[in-house]
Amino acid sequence: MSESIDGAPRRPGIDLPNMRVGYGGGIPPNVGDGDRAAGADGVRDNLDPSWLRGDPPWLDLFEVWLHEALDARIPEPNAMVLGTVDAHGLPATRTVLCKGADAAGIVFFTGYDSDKGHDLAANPVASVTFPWIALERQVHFRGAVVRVSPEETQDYWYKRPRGSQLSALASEQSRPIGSRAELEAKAADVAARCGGIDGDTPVPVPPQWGGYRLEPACVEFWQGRANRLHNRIRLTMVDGVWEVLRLQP
Ligand SMILES: Cc1cc2nc3c(=O)[nH]c(=O)nc-3n(C[C@H](O)[C@H](O)[C@H](O)COP(=O)(O)O)c2cc1C
Ligand SMILES: Cc1ncc(COP(=O)(O)O)c(C=O)c1O
Repeated sequence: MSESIDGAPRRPGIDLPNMRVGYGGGIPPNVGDGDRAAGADGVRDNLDPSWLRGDPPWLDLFEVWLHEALDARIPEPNAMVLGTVDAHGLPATRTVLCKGADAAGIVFFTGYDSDKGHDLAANPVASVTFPWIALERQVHFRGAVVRVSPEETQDYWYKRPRGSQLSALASEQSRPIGSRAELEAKAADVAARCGGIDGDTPVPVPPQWGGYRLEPACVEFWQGRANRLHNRIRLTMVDGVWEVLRLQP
């Protein structure tokens, strides 16, 4: 057997065409809100528009599913895949952490001068997907994206660990650098100028770092069911009113 680049034995190819898991067995028994999940027809895991309540009608169910992702100890339950479109119409995706979710929208923090920052300057719209596959669920949001206020950025910045603050200050996100050693030297230099990695001088908010809020115009809850006959409930803002539709899988 030949060896791969790191010396580990090469393993046989993965049979991607036949790689699949079936859904509809229900979410793990340690997870869930029995009352909510009972639904109109008494089926515990049959997502239904009656699960939507409150204002906006997507918020309560989103929070319930986020809590359940947390309870299920899935890794990074607030991770979401962010899709943006560049000035030439080319889409890009990457993962970011959701740091706020309320009636106003979905908040994340990043470099304003990064690739995604440039995309959002050219096309201030985005999608985010929470891929809670272990729970047989995903939630999508789409809408306009705005920068949060400098005060909101500052509030969040001072909740971050100092090491993460220093790295963000040192990193010109998405720009090339020659080597890992150069990156570490840059980070060490920034740390020294800010009173050291273990210092107690506050690290200033980098001018090119801050939050964005996606203002949902379309929200979709997806729940996996047997034989790919999944449940999809989509909410779309139409003339100031949330329209709710069930979509075919
Ligand atoms: C789980 C996870 C969470 C991440 N969270 C963030 C985040 O909240 N903000 C951020 O700027 N980058 C985050 N990243 C890094 C981004 O995925 C991405 O590499 C970086 O933001 C540069 O993206 P861009 O070049 O498309 O702008 C995260 C990566 C992973 C895997
Ligand atoms: C570069 C970068 N920025 C920001 C974040 C968001 O997380 P936090 O603000 O909790 O560090 C992450 C998380 O992985 C990240 O990799």
